[in-house]
Amino acid sequence: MFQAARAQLGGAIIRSAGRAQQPREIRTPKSPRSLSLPRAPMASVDAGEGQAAPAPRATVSHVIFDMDGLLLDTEGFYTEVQERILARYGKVFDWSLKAKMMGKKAMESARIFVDECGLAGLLTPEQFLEEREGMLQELFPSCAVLPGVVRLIHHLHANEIPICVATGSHKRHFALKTQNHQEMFALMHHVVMGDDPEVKAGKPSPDIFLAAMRRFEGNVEPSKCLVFEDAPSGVGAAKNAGMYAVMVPDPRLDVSYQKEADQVLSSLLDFNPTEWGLPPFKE
Ligand SMILES: O=P(O)(O)OC[C@H](O)CO
Ligand SMILES: [Mg+2]
Repeated sequence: MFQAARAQLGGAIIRSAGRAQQPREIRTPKSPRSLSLPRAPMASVDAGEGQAAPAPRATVSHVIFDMDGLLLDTEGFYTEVQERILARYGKVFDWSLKAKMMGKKAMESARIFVDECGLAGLLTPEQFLEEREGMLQELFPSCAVLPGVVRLIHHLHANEIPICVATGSHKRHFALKTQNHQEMFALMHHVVMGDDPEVKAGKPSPDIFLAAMRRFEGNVEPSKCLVFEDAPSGVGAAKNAGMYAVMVPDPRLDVSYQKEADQVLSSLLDFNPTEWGLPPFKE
């Protein structure tokens, strides 16, 4: 099963290749398309007891999580189902197509599937969505939480860092995916989904992350928001919103898709909150 294959591959491929672990230069977030904002704060050196600590990459105050493929191991389900559908047309689903589809709203990714696979005239985007629906509905409730997620969410919540979810997934799928993880999602200040009226266009449009930011209490600026994403379109959306993006990509995704991310990790287990001016883990 695809999910098992991902678990086996884990972060080991990226680690052994040493590509995702290379230090990256931090970039000041771009100004969001719809807002004019001050530049992100410069990194500062925190000297305590005469000892200089490494300067954080940036100091953020709010955290936004993607869901599919970042918090929950659901991307394998989409891949498995799409592989099955495409096999009927004698074609193979590959990771360059996956990279284009992941993170998007359902209809947007359905259109990409039909166009990129040359299925126009054979399958409409609507038929594709209908066909995959039954299979996905059966698979979603069994999804697992990805490594490092529970520790990070509990840590941020315990330290009163406002956290939320911004997922391209729509309400019905969100309910199926989260039905066995309600305790964890209850720690989120709010959740913004792909079928929210404020989300006019899916990722890489900044709509969803700007809507997520506006729903926090107070006047939060994009440069104070850290986004966790697995998808190239999601990282693009975060950068288009003027936010910082930590990418946790599937190891099968080509490294060229990591270019826009401010930091790339093999797993959330490798995340160090102090690099982003957030409270350190206790253990
Ligand atoms: O990765 P998410 O949470 O934005 O979800 C997007 C789609 O539902 C799956 O790619
Ligand atoms: Mg995702």
